[in-house]
Amino acid sequence: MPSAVKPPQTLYDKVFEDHIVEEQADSTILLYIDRHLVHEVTSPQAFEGLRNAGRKVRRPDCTLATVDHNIPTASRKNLTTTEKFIEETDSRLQCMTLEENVKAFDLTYFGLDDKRQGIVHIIGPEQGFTLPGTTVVCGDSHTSTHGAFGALAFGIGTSEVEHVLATQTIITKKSKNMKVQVDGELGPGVSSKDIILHVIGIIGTAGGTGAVIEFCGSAIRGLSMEARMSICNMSIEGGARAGMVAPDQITIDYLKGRPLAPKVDSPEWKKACNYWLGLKSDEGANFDIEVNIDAKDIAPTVSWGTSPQDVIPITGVVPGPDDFQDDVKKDACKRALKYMGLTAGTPMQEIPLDKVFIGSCTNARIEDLRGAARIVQGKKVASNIKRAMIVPGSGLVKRQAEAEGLDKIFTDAGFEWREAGCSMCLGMNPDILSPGERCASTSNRNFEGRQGAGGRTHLMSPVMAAAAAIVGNLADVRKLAPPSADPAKGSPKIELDAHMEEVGSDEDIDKIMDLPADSQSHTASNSSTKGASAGMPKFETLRGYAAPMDIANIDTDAIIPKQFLKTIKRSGLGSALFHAWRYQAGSDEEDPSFVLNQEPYRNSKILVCTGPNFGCGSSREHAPWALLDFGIKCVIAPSFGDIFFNNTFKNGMLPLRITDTAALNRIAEQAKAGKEIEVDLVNQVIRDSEGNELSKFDVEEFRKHCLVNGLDDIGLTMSSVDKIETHERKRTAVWPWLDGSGYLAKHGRGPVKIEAKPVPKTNRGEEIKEPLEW
Ligand SMILES: CC(C)[C@H](C(=O)O)[C@@H](O)C(=O)O
Ligand code: SF4
Repeated sequence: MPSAVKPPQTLYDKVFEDHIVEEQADSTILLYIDRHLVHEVTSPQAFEGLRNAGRKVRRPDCTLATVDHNIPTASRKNLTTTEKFIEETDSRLQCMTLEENVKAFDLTYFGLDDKRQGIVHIIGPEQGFTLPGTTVVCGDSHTSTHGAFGALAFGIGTSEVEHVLATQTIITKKSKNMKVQVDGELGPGVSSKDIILHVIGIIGTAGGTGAVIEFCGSAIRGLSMEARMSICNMSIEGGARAGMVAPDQITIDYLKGRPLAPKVDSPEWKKACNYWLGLKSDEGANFDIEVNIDAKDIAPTVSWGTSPQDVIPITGVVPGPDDFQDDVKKDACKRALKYMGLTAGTPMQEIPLDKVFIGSCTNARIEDLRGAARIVQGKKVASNIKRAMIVPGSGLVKRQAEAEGLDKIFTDAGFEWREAGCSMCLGMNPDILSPGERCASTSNRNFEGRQGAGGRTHLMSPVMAAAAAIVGNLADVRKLAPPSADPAKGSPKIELDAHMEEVGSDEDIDKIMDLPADSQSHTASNSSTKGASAGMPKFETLRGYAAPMDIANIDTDAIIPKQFLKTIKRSGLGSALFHAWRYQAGSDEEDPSFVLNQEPYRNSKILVCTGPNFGCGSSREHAPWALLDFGIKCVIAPSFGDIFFNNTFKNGMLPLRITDTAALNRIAEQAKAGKEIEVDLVNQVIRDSEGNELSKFDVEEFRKHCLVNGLDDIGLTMSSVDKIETHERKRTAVWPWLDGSGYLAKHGRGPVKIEAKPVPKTNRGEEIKEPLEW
């Protein structure tokens, strides 16, 4: 019996719907997570939480861990143990803590001695761990990378890492649908990195806030998977929760033969391909925001300032404050020029460089290295360049490049050929810029101090960075080399039927939902009781001094710089809060001009920021931990980075979006006058010290309920464990390739399978063709 006709859906709508475990009346969703990537920086506190609560990892078979941020990229020829190899104490402790945790919780781990080790966002796709139509999370903002496969992939904070480890779910809300359509042919020397830098230049770093971006159009369809990953990787820099590209033949060809993808000849493969190809947005699906870009308008692009939106074609000149309309942007420009040591009007190609970094989860894949090698072949790095580094994204990328002789091309030209890791993308390891040094970088963030305190970053594509290394200045790659074909284009096609037929009745779904609870379960049983909650301090009313700040786009690197992320604890970070702004450069002496060093703001409980996009950038939960440790429990701003916004709630804090400029200014005036204000969450109102209303505010019902009652999410989710089990049984029936048999086989435990009746219908009521023999 055919069911009611559904309105057209987007790719995001479909993937989201297929992962709903439970929906509350206020639209809060418990979403199932298929794939969880773990690294050393954002996991120690999560494992500690599990241990303290006596919980286990629910799906070790769907969890994959590696070390990437902290590790040195020096030669591993003499590697014996992590303990002996990593010299820096805190980095060593963090990596060793992960090694202990993966052993204790029995997780698959690619350590330093494993050729598959690399940056999380490179190894997931490389292994076929990342699959189309899945939900993928990691305690890392660039998890958006995996959206290139048509996965819903997003960064989470450490509390959410713990939540996923314990429950394999996340509590979330549906985001808006945004479409960025790029049509036409890319010009010579223009690559996917230029596309995404150009897009962020147009939409701004808050342009995608609250939305999931689908990248589409002929220019995107023509890109290889690796190029699509570079684009989705930086959707977080455009403020989006995630970026996605609909799976197509290029996706399928990329996945063939990957160790953890379904085997190409298996019955699961064709079934999976049909499901994947059916995920593309339906004709007429509704997008809340649409941006259209003509590929011919995109030039080789570089950043000039300290935000990824500060971009310009390489043929341009450094902009000045007069080029911007509003005061916030004029101020941001002045501040950026000062930090970057640049003068408005200087031609970009006349800016000399000190260092060149080709690496990071944006651009350290084999095609990136091939592209850069084409430019440097037979040439030499300019004499003014103190250091030029190539850091492959994984051990496998490194081997592949060596097999193709790329390492030789780079070293002959004067580049260093390093081991895989995050390296100088954020400088948590020894690869950093010295104060004042200027770097051409293929990474994704040019925030103040990102690659080292006082360091100056210019973002660009691998071929542009290669050109810059040869010229010694920011350079236009088109002057150095003729355009050449995309190295990944032209893969053979296979015939697949993308058609999804709707057959069967609603009872079929009911049958699945009614499967006996004693169906053989593969999950690690959790020892804690249902509904057990560690609890959080309650938040009802908060009264205190509010520190005023009027800077736009305060990123989490500024809230807490990388050197303080090497902790395995949540506490004691208050002294590191806003470190680069709070202390004089290179010393422990306070800068008296910084607001938190002034009375009465040393005792602030609230922060009022009149600039937009507070907490953008990295997923580090260390940012709310540092604020909390300082004493700040509430941040008021016109808009927030999504992950930071989430992370604050998980720590019993209240971020308040006040979009009414007049109201925000009223609050800021009280803050500037050094008067206390009162935030009354129960009645959703902000008052001055006399009790007069300054503004009302909105807050999601579920979040308010948790804060006012001091409830922690994991405890709440544990009480829905039966619904999670039901979803897992259905998942095995409908998407059998998602149970991570590959990993357990590695552990010598054989494949993971849940007994479930063969009723292969998605949450959307759709049957996937090519049913299996069960
Ligand atoms: C350390 C980690 C939390 C962080 C992120 O979330 O992005 C890092 O990868 C970064 O790029 O800043
Ligand atoms: S952005 Fe840089 S630091 Fe963050 S995961 Fe990617 S490579 Fe690592």
